Order: sequence, then structure tokens, then C-alpha cells
Amino acid sequence: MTEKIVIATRESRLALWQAEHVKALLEDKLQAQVELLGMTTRGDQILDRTLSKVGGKGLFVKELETALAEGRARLAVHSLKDVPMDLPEGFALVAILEREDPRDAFVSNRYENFEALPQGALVGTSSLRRVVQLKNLRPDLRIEPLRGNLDTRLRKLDEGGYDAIVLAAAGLMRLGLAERIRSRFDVEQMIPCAGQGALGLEIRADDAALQQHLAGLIDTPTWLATQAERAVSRALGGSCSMPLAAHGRWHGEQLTLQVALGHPEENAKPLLKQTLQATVTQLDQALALGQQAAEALRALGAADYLAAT
Ligand SMILES: NCc1[nH]cc(CCC(=O)O)c1CC(=O)O
Repeated sequence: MTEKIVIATRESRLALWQAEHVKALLEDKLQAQVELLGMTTRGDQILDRTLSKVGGKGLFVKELETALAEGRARLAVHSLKDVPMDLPEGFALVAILEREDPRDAFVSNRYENFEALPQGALVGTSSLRRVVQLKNLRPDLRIEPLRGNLDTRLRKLDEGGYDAIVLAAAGLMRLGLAERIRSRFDVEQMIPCAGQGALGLEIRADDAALQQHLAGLIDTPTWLATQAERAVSRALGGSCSMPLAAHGRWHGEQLTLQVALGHPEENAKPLLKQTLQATVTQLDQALALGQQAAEALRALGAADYLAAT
């Protein structure tokens, strides 16, 4: 590519790392000239409040999309799990890159792993998905919200506010903070969020030239697995205030999709869980598996749970 590509990015350390990572890939694989355009989003301004209460995931992507629409940038790099299930008209998610560690991490200055936490310990975490699964594993624990970017969350732990915190391993690893991870949850025990650990590239839907260039960066196994995961969320209504987990794992061409849905009111109802498997080699099969998983959750009574979110 001869033209310069401008990447619109949030200015958190994690977002900048991700944008730099994609910049290096584009320079290396496409011999492109790339520049970053840093922006503060509405989501960043209110990072200390529970996002689901103030408008949800879209808050992190809207300003970036405006920059794309106005031609100030051509590409936006997102943590896939922060991207709404359906993008606004005029935008497209054209590439999903190879996934890093999708697991949730246990971070503590006092305890080696989740099992070592004493009765009644105080755990900080930032998503309803983690809250409902932690409560399900250990009803004795006290779970408190923990917001802010990764550095803020670690600082709150270090100030002694919590016995342990739980957050995505991928974010810590990207920021060079892997040594803070005391242990990782098995994905069966703490099912990750749809798309966790993967990066998604968004462009204007009419930018066919760039779409073609970016196609070379797609990691097909990650793309298919995360499409199945996101299909579960879409089929259940797609709200980010929903305590929903969805994670796909490969064994050859077999995709095993594990899903869990919790009730948003603490202790109100048991966690609903399902595991489905299918041969998946193309998009329609991935989407069908995701839809089946959503139906399986509905068969367990998901409607009551969704009505409460
Ligand atoms: N919701 C914030 C967010 N968005 C992406 C990551 C980490 C990287 C990833 O999961 O891909 C995080 C931090 C976290 O959930 O602990």
C-alpha cells in the first residue's frame, strides 16, 4: 500500500499497545505507512462508573467511528470483547487477529490462587460475568466492583482494598504485567467473555481496498470461534449488562462452545451452563453453533434471567 493508514485509538495504555501492535503488523506484512491518532472516548471519561449503567460498550467505539466517518482515520483497533454485537450502519469489522490467552487471571499479593482464598475474602472485579461465576464457585466470598483501567485496578489491589482481583490475562500480558498473574482460571471454571483476548479491526464499510489488504491478517480459527461466541450474545439480545460468558475451543475441526448465563441480582438464581460441540469449517456453521447454544440456554429458563437485566 502506498497511502498512509491512520489508526484511531483510545489513549489508555492497553489501547495504545494494541494500536501499536497492529501498526507493526501492517508495516511488516503490508509494507504500509501507518500513523496513530489518539482520542479520548466518552467511555474513558466515565471509567470509574459501572459502564452498563451509563450506556454500555458502544461508549468506547463511538468517537473512533466518528473519526472513521469523517476521514480523519481509516482503521480502528478494538479489544473484540468491547465491540458491540452489531455495528452501526456504515462500519464493518473486517479482520479478527489471532487470539492471545483468553483466560481470566487471579491477581493477589496474599494468595497464590483462587482456591487458597479464605472464607469471606474480598475479591474485586469489573464485570457481572465474573461476579456471577465467582459467586457460583465460592458463595462465601464477598465480591466488590472494581473499575478503572488496568493500572488503576492493580493500584487499588496494592493499596490493600482487596484480597484478590480478577481480570483478563491478555490485558496484563500485553502491558508487560504478566508477572502480576498468580494463577489463571481454567476456561471451564470461569468461562471467558465472547471475544476475550482477541483484537478486531473496524473500518468504513465502503473501504473495499483496505478490507482487501486487511484480509491477510485474519486468523481463521479465532475468527470462527469468536463469531460463534458473539452469535450467542446476539441471539440473547446482545446487551452488555448481561452476565453472559461464551468461549469456543478447538480440537481439530471440532469447536466446543461453552456458555453460561447468570442472574443479575446476586444469589437470586443458579448459573445456567451449557456445552455444545460441532464441526466448524465455515461461518454459517459457527453462527449456527452460537444460536444453538443460545437456544440451549433458553431451554434452561434464560428468559427470566434476560428479563431481569
Ligand atoms: N473490559 C475492559 C477490557 N477490554 C479488554 C481487556 C483485556 C484484553 C482482552 O480481554 O482482550 C479488558 C480488561 C479486562 O477485562 O480485565
